[in-house]
Amino acid sequence: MSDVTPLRQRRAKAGEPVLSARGLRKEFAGFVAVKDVSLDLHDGQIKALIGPNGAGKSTVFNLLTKFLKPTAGTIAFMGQDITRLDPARVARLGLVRSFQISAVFPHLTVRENVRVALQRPQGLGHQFWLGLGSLERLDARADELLADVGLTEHAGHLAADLSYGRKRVLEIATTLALDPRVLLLDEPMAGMGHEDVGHVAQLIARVAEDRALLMVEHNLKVVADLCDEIVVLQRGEIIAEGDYATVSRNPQVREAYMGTAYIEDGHG
Ligand SMILES: Nc1ncnc2c1ncn2[C@@H]1O[C@H](COP(=O)(O)OP(=O)(O)OP(=O)(O)O)[C@@H](O)[C@H]1O
Repeated sequence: MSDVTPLRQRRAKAGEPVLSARGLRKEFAGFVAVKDVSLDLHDGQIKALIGPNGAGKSTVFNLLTKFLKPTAGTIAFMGQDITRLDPARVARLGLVRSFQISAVFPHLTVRENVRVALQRPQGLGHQFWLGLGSLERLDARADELLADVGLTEHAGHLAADLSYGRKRVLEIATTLALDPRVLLLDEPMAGMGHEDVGHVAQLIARVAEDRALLMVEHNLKVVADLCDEIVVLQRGEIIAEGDYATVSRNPQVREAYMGTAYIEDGHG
């Protein structure tokens, strides 16, 4: 499907990376979970981190989002060394993660959830809206975001009443409220039905038009359709990187996936 109806035009890399990791290493009580991982993410790029269970994807993700401190290595965001900054600080700078477990408030309406996100201290919109001091403006921005993600008709519904897929979409809307320059998504398609996967994939493609996006994702079809570049981890190390067709032909990648998942040649 990726060759017939591409979800998006692949973006060429240009200029300095917005996010750049060098020589990341993470040890847990002597166990090396991540070893010498370096990666760059450019504006407009969608990059996936894949690999079999236990490969170190979550650990790398948590290092990049500052939820874990690296044992060694550096991370730079827009040229600034952020290795020692905490997650709230990097979120304020524009490096924002979404969570694997949906982080919406079930007893608030869909619009209220987005409004809460717009009022979060790390929200870049915060000072802007406070300055205007207008509730209507806040509602207008919330409605704009809901329209962007296709949730307008659900604005007044309780988040608890949304389908699982729509909850994930709402979660992405609350993340977008922070106006991220780089968005990191942890398994955005986890637990979703086929229809929702298509909808969320389109949303991600749209969201990535004016920002960089990195995702950990197990759904290889989504990865093939959406991502410009794929980084394959095994036992904490990068074993391959490139576009889907390139990595899926790599013998080491095929072997790593043997018996744990499948990987197709990108044309299937
Ligand atoms: N806090 C921790 N303490 C000890 N070991 C850990 C810790 N977190 C992760 N590990 C180990 O590090 C390795 C990499 O784990 P990680 O969760 O990053 O892999 P993953 O690729 O995300 O796996 P999955 O696809 O199953 O989520 C595993 O062997 C795991 O047991």
